[in-house]
Amino acid sequence: MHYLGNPSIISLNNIAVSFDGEIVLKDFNLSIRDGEFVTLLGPSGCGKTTTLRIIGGFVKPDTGDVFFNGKKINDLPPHKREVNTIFQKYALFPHLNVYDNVAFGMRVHGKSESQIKTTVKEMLNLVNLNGFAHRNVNLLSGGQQQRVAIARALANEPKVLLLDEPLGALDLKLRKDMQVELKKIQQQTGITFVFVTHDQEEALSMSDTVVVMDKGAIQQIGSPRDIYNEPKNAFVADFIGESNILDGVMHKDYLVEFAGHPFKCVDKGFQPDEPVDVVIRPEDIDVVEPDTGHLTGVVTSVTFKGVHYEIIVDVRGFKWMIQSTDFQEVGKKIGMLLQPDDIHIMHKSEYSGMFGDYSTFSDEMDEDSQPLPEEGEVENKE
Ligand SMILES: Nc1ncnc2c1ncn2[C@@H]1O[C@H](COP(=O)(O)OP(=O)(O)OP(=O)(O)O)[C@@H](O)[C@H]1O
Repeated sequence: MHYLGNPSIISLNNIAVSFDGEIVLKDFNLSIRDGEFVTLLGPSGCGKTTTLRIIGGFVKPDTGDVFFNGKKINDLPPHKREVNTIFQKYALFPHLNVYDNVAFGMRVHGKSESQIKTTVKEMLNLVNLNGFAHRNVNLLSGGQQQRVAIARALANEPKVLLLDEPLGALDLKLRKDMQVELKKIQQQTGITFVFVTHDQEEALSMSDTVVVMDKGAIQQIGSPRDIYNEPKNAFVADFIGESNILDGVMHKDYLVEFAGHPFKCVDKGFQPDEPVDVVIRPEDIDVVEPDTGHLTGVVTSVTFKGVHYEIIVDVRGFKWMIQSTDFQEVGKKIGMLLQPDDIHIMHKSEYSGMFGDYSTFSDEMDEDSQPLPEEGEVENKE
């Protein structure tokens, strides 16, 4: 966490942008530290590229300010910003070889040929393309072309690198390799990376900080771990990883009711009997013998996913998803056990109830529902 004590290099303060009367960004506040790897993550059209273009100086916000190292740069043209962009399409110069592509920016800036030679060598080394200097870029693979684009951008010594879905055109295996390499390059150079993707796995595996966006607004900013473990609302919970999202009622601190049962949880600070969204990750549910856990249901489907099975369990009409390394037969009755710290409680938001049929169990409690216990009575089984 090298960047944590560093000052902010970019701040976007109260940014709003509309195109043709349509709001694209609103109430947008983001502070990025020098040396941080920040990822803007969200569905198509949520405003990620527009945010990059504001930082790069290609879009002028309707309201709000952009700061670079504490200085307001609203009116600074793109070429005067110490920022470089890498796009999904590498945009290399097809008539130039690898060396001349990487050297291009330095030549424009009037660097000496000996200086250029040293830097090109250094950059090709950094992106693992030693020995490729004199190759024609058209003869390189997609992954190699993207490495050249990265080397070319870094050769200009930007303070900040903006990466707009740079791995989007690569196949899955190459994409995974490049994720590791890009992260390594960022750590070696210490350059601030602002990375755009709609792939949540990519965001979680590469970033120091993830900014989850939807409909032009930031839904949550946090470390990958925080975003995954403590999603702020149902949108984030649904967008990041798989989730079971249920309606619940937070009766008091550390006591929530959902699926017709009271559960101990680790959350507090809600209003008494506040309606909440309850999020439970599929991998956090323990499978136990029927009628020995908190809930019992029937397995309706099992899908092999490589490292685990994805198991759908019907509990009185609600389809739970469980991820487990143990196979279960379709039609079998199984029990489910939930630990207090695997139950994540969040305030209701505009996203509540939008993802699937997560109807309240409390409304349809049946004979095996437990009554709400007295103080100290709730015990999530260990
Ligand atoms: N120059 C423009 N003129 C008009 N509308 C625009 C312009 N640029 C972006 N938009 C609109 O703004 C919205 C946000 O676009 P943006 O490219 O920032 O989203 P995104 O999150 O990067 O999406 P994607 O992942 O598909 O690239 C979209 O509805 C897009 O059509």
